[in-house]
Amino acid sequence: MNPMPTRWNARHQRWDTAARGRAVLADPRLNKGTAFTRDERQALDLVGLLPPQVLTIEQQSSRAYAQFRAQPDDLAKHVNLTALHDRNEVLFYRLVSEHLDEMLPIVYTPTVGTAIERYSSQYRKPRGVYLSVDAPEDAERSLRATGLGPDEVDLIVATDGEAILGIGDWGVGGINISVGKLAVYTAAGGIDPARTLPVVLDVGTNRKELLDDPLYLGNRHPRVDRETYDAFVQTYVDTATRLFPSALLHWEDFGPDNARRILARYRDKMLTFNDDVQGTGAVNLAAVLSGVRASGTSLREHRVVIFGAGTAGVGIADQLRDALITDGLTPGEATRRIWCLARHGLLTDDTTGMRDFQAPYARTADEVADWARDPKVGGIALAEVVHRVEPTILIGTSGQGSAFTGPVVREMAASARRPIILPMSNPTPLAEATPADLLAWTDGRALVATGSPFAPVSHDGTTHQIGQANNALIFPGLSLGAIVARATRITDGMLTAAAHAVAAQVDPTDPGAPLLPPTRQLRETSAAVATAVARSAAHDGVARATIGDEIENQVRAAMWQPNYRPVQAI
Ligand SMILES: NC(=O)C1=CN([C@@H]2O[C@H](COP(=O)(O)OP(=O)(O)OC[C@H]3O[C@@H](n4cnc5c(N)ncnc54)[C@H](O)[C@@H]3O)[C@@H](O)[C@H]2O)C=CC1
Ligand SMILES: CC(=O)C(=O)O
Ligand SMILES: [Mg+2]
Repeated sequence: MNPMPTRWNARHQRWDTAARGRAVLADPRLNKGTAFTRDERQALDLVGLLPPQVLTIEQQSSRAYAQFRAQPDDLAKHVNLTALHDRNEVLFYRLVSEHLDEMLPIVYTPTVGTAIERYSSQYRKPRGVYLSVDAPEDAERSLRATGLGPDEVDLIVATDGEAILGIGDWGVGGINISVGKLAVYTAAGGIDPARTLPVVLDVGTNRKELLDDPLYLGNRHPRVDRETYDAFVQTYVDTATRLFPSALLHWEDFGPDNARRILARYRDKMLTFNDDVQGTGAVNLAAVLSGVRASGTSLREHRVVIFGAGTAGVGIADQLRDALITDGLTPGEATRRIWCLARHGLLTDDTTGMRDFQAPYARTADEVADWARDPKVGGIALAEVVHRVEPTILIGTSGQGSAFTGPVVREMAASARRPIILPMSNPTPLAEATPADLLAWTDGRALVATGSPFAPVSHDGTTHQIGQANNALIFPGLSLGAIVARATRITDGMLTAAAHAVAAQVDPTDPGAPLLPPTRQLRETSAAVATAVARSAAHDGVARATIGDEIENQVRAAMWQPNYRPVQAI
C-alpha cells in the first residue's frame, strides 16, 4: 500500500488520494460527507456509503448550526464542534467562520479551559502529536507519523500544559490549548489547517488530582527536573526544525520560568515566539494605545500598574516600556513609569524569590520605605500602590478573579479622568473585575478591555462595547505575516507593528466605542496585522520574500478559505 495515500496538489489546488471508501470519510481533510458530488462518489468508492442526496456546504452548515444550538451547555457545544472538526475540517471552519462571535468562546477561551480540565473524562479522539519526556527518542517517529513532508508545515503550536490560561497545570490535557489556538489561527487568520500541527510536550504534571485519576491519559508522574526538561525541549526543537524547516514554532501556556528561558534561548536562532509573553504584550499595547487616544493624552504622561507580574504581565511591561521610550522617555524613565505586583505585592529590590525577568521593574526599597505593608499579602498591596502611584492605567494578569475591588477602582478614578483598566486574565471567572462593575464604579469614565469576552454594558444612556484584549487579535496575523514574508525571525518591530495595526482598526474616541476591534472582524484585523508584520519583517531585514506594494493582496490571497476542494482519486 502507498504509505502516503493523500497529498495536497498545489498546482491543481486539489487533494490527490489513493484512499477509497470509508478511509475517505474517515479523513477530516478530505471528507465532505453529504456534499461529495456524484462523480466523486463514483471515483472514490463512496456510492452506497452515503445517503443519496447531495447537499451544498451552505445546507450542511445550517444543519450543523442547528445541531450546535441544540446542545444543552457550552461544554456540550465544545464536544459537538470537536466532533465536527474530527469529521469534516472544512465544514467545521465554515461554521466557525460564519459564527465567530458565538463560537470563538466555545473553541477558545473560556470554554476551552473547561475542556482541558475534563480532557481525560471527555476524551473521544486524539488530535495532534503527543511527545513524551519518557521517550524522547520517539519524537522523530511521532512527528513523521503525521505523514507531513518538509515543505508541508507552516506552524506548530506546542504547550507543556503547565500554565493553561489562568487555571494552572493540566498536563496532557494541554493539547487542547494547542488545538484551540490553531482553530483561531485558521478561522481568524486564514492559516491553512492542513499545514499546522498541535503538539503537547508531556513532561508530567504536578496536579495530584490528575496523578490520582485512573482515567488520566498523560504521563503519570510529577514534572521532570530542569535538566531533563531542557534536554527534551531541545529534542523537540531539533526534531521539529529538521523535519519541518520552514515551520514557525509557537509556545503556549508554559510556566513563567520555562516560558522566558525557552524564548531567550531560541528567539534569535529561529522563527519562533511565545504567545503569552509577546502576543499578549502586543495586544495589551494595542489596547493601551487606543485608551490613550480616547483619553486625549500622550502615552508618556501615563503611569502603569501591572497586577500579576508573570509571563504575561512582564511581557506587557516590556512592550509598554519600549513604547514609552519611543514616545520620548529615557529607558530609565520609562521603566520607572511601571509598577509591578506579584503574589506578595509590589516588586521591590528586596523581594525574596524575584525572577530575573521581573527584576528590572522592582522599585528600590528606599523609595517605598514608608508605604503601608499588608500582612495578609506579605508586602505592599494593590490598594496602597494605587493610593501612592495614582495610576492612569491598571492591568490585570494575575489569574485572581475580582482582585480589582470597588474601593481600589474608585481611588484610581479619583485622580484619573479616563482610567484605562484592562482585566486580562482568563477564563472569564478569573477576570480581575467585570466591565459592568468598572463602569459603575467610575461613573462610566473607565476605558475597559478584557481577556475573555464580555457583553456590552449600558451605563447612563451609553452602551459601552467591550473589546477583547486577547492575544487572539495578534497571533493569527503575526504568524500569517511571518509566513507570507517567509520571515526567519519574529522581531520586536514585527510585534510593535502588529499592535499598531490592531489599534488602527478602531476609533475609540466615539462614546462607548470599544478599544479593540470586535471578534466578528477578526479576519479583517488579521489581514491588517499580517500586512503590517510582513512590511516590518522586510524593514528589519528578516523577510526572504520580496515585500512590495502588493503585500496586502498577497496576504489576502494567502488566506485559506473554508471551501471544499476537489478530491481526485489516484
Ligand atoms: N488576555 C490575554 O491575551 C492573556 C491573558 N493571560 C492571563 O493572564 C493570567 C496570568 O497568566 P500567566 O502570566 O501565564 O501566569 P503566571 O503564573 O506566569 O503569572 C501570574 C502572576 O500573577 C501573580 N499573582 C498571583 N497571585 C497574585 C495576587 N494575589 N496578587 C498579585 N499577583 C498575583 C503571580 O505571582 C505571577 O507573577 C492568566 O489568567 C491568563 O489567562 C495570559 C496570556 C494572554
Ligand atoms: C489568551 C492566553 O493566551 C491565555 O490566557 O493564556
Ligand atoms: Mg496562553
